[in-house]
Amino acid sequence: MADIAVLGHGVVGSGVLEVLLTHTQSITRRAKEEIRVKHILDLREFPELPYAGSFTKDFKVILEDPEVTIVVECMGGLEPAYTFVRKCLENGKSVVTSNKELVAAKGAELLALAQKNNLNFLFEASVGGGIPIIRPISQCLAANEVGEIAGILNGTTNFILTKMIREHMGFEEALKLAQELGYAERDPSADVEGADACRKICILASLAFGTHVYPEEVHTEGITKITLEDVAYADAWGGVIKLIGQVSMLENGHIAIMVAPMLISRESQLANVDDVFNGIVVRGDATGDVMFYGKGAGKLPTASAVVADVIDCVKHMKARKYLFWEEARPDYIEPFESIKGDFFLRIQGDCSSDETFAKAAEALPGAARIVRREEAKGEAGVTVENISEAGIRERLLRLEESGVRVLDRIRISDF
Ligand SMILES: NC(=O)C1=CN([C@@H]2O[C@H](COP(=O)(O)OP(=O)(O)OC[C@H]3O[C@@H](n4cnc5c(N)ncnc54)[C@H](OP(=O)(O)O)[C@@H]3O)[C@@H](O)[C@H]2O)C=CC1
Ligand SMILES: N[C@@H](CC=O)C(=O)O
Repeated sequence: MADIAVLGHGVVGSGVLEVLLTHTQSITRRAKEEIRVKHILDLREFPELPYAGSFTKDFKVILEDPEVTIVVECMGGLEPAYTFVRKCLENGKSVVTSNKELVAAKGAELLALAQKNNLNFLFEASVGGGIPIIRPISQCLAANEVGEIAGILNGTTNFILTKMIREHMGFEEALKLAQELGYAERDPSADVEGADACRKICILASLAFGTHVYPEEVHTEGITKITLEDVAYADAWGGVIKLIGQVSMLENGHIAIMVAPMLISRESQLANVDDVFNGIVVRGDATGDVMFYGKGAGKLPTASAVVADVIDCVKHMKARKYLFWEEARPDYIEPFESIKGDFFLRIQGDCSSDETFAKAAEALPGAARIVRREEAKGEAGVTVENISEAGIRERLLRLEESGVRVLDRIRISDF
């Protein structure tokens, strides 16, 4: 019998209990041992539940119970999750977590602590909800040099964008629905402003390239400024707008990493990833592109990944699973200003659309026009290729001096 404890009985924590209770036989067979949830920590009480007697409000009960060998952290946030997880690892208990904020902020430290104490610290659910991605990168693709990763990493924003585009639903209404469905973070600004996707691309970058990447160092934009006009231009260009987290290893040994809404060509595998689904493309030198797709948020998909980690922990009670990366190092992240890319611009002048475009073509050599039927007066959609962030900023200042306003600027993904 393996005794475990669950910290947090919210969307994910209650899903973990549901999966363990509804799949008991098959899980026991796979873990080669019965898994019993001995304690559940939560601030609330749940008298109506059949396992109501397992709840506690005192973390010490769990920490000081020698029978509990695995602790599942599903509370979210940095504190007290970090303190509790550290204490568990210091006291001989392996930890499974779905908390990407914790892994992105403290992953290197907690992995080192787990290694020192010959314990496991697993976090499959922290990226992509129910999609297997941590294990595939660290194990199945281990023979590759991974060069790039790009993905739709946030279910809430993908759900919102899909609802806005397909059903013309307003932003606030779509967000409310995502919250009701249990997709959004407790503070949903982490979803819509890109912080959640940033934490996830940091975890993938740390895992794939072996060095911790802190979210604060990563250029991050959310979807709050995306308008239906941008969506219409993306459609005329031949694609869709998605919130993308991407990282690539450069020849100088730095990584180029960012989170931003991007235009994705309809030809791309990522273009058809809609709703709460996530899609992640990993570019390996031996495999080429490998695509991972599935539900990126929600109770049962996420619980599925958490419980799989618990089973792995039970099976490797006396052996560590190999997951590790080094602490961050200076000058590892390429300055955002020098990262080159292609851009879509929506611009407007106090003149005809043709004249507006002519001014853009002068300020931005190589600019191409997106032809769209219902263009507003004086407005034009333009694409520009292979220019650095610093370069485009400078040229757009010049364009604005000629009386043309830049309404929107969105990157174009090459995935
Ligand atoms: N929801 C999803 O689809 C996914 C979530 N995740 C991650 O999983 C984690 C949990 O998410 P989710 O289940 O949605 O969050 P919820 O807010 O639904 O659940 C968190 C639970 O933990 C409890 N809790 C918080 N702090 C404490 C504390 N100090 N002591 C005891 N209990 C506490 C909360 O109680 P109370 O409500 O009373 O405050 C709540 O019941 C987060 O890190 C999230 O980012 C990862 C993948 C997908
Ligand atoms: N809020 C997150 C939950 C899963 O990680 C999301 O919407 O993707």
